[in-house]
Amino acid sequence: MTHDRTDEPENVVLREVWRDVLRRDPHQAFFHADVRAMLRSIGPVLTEHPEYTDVVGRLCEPERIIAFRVPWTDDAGHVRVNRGFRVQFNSALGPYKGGLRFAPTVDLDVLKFLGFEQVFKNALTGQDIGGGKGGADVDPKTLSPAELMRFCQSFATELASHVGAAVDVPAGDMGVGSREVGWIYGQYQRLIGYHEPGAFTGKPAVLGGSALRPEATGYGTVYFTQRMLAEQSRDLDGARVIVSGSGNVALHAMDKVIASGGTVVGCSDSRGSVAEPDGVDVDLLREVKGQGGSVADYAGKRSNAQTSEGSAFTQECDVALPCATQNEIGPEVARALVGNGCWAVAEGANGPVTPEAREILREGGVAFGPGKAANAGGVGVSALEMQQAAGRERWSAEEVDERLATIMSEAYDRARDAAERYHGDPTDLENGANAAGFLRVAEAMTALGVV
Ligand SMILES: NC(=O)C1=CN([C@@H]2O[C@H](COP(=O)(O)OP(=O)(O)OC[C@H]3O[C@@H](n4cnc5c(N)ncnc54)[C@H](O)[C@@H]3O)[C@@H](O)[C@H]2O)C=CC1
Ligand SMILES: O=C(O)CCC(=O)C(=O)O
Repeated sequence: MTHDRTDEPENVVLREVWRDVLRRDPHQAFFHADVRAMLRSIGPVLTEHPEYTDVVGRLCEPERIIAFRVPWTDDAGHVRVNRGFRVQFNSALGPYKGGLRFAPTVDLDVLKFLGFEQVFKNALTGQDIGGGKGGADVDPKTLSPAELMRFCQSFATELASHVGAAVDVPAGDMGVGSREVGWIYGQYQRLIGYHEPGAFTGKPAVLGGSALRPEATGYGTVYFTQRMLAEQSRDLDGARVIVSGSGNVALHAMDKVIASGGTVVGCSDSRGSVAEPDGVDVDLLREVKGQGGSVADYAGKRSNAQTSEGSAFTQECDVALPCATQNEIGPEVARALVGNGCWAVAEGANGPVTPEAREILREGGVAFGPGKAANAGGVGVSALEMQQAAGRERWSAEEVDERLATIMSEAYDRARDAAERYHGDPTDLENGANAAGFLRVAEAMTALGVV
């Protein structure tokens, strides 16, 4: 994406920050788009709080970027090498916190974008956690379980000296589930020589993983969506919902949609999408995906499911929950959603709706839940896992679910209140989430002095 001069912030300081960001890393389009959206949202906040102006430049520069070689041996005995990263973006509110992504598309641009999102998302949860993100440019789907364990161990060997319960607490993200977190944690524990369960979250339950952490992002996205729909005097009961992706976030969002009376009429994976107006059988989809199959393999077992290579979001729906990856909804798909009468879009994934598409949804009157608020349930429950580790406690699924619902409701309130206060429109949750997240981080950074 290129940016012309008309795209520059009016505020002189913000304009200088923006130019610095473009100059320092001219090729980081994902990061640029996210910074630009944040700078657009915080102009009115700085009018009320000029004392926070000087934190903006520091906020856009990660505190630390760690890049490292990940050597490992494949099953045929060949030595392979990947690149690993941890972007420790901001620790003003607490230890860096954020997931690890294993995907071929991982690079510094993607991780800086995700780390920047994480800083404000984590602030919106109301918990005392900073923001970071990491990962490696590996496609875990092409590795055998034995290869993936060796990969995780090699990755953890380098990561180990940079993380810890009070320093940086990674979790899973795309391509990294509780199994991989367990392997990374296992190698970490071996290296440090003692138990420190608070150093990673999203661990398997037997290692101290919180109840409901796997479900939390998907469930939380649905709780957030319910608040958005309530503003329109609507709810999920009877609603037709498309959920893209069929991984951790998507499958749990589907479960919660169905439990709320909605019908999941479409899903997808990286290989294609499925339309099924009678309703996706999520248990069957989970089983097929668990065996390494695709959504097309799932559709082959159903009588009324149509497959396509295009987007899942071009058929009729009331609610769209993009839960796969960044940039899955561009202008064309956004126009299809508006044209099909969609009421609301909430981002279960990070950055699935492009800036141009967000504008089209806004003009089309479609309610929009930005990822940094709508998918904050995962990291919210990760912070609960940190609390459980620190107190050597185990909370029940019911207790965690109640706290998750509160976290999502409070994140919604923070975004809505800031939207109303700084942008004069309580439904402008994108600007509201950015403004509310910024305020909390800026207050902490100011209190810490220039560090
Ligand atoms: N796991 C978590 O707790 C959290 C995840 N997220 C975000 O949610 C999204 C999904 O993450 P997970 O479910 O954990 O990952 P996952 O690896 O479990 O699943 C990702 C799914 O997306 C599909 N996919 C990938 N590229 C696609 C494309 N271009 N079109 C359609 N489908 C595609 C994959 O086939 C897979 O089904 C990511 O953006 C992640 O950053 C956000 C907050 C927390
Ligand atoms: O649970 C966490 O620490 C991080 C979750 C995550 O990666 C995200 O919110 O995007």
